Amino acid sequence: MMLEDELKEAVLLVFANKQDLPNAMGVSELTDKLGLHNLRSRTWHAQATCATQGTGLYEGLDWLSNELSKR
Ligand SMILES: Nc1nc2c(ncn2[C@@H]2O[C@H](COP(=O)(O)OP(=O)(O)OP(=O)(O)O)[C@@H](O)[C@H]2O)c(=O)[nH]1
Repeated sequence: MMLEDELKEAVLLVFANKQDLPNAMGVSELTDKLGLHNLRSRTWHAQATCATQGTGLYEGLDWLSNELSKR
């Protein structure tokens, strides 16, 4: 979907959530499974988070805010 021409200006933020749980998929595995490295002409970021503790949420949103402010 991100390769659609209509989304060429879009930025993608992926939260790899539930990192406090032992079986949670890590960022690198999630990145591989989603094929994010294949999105060469797109801007994306995968962020480890734990929503229940708030960990990583601001880091991800800061990245998004910075990217959007460049446009
Ligand atoms: N341990 C843990 N639980 C979480 C985390 N984030 C959400 N949850 C819990 O996961 C459950 C489902 O949360 P929802 O907000 O309903 O998310 P959902 O996308 O509808 O469902 P899931 O796909 O199961 O996450 C709730 O009990 C949340 O408290 C997290 O980072 N760690």
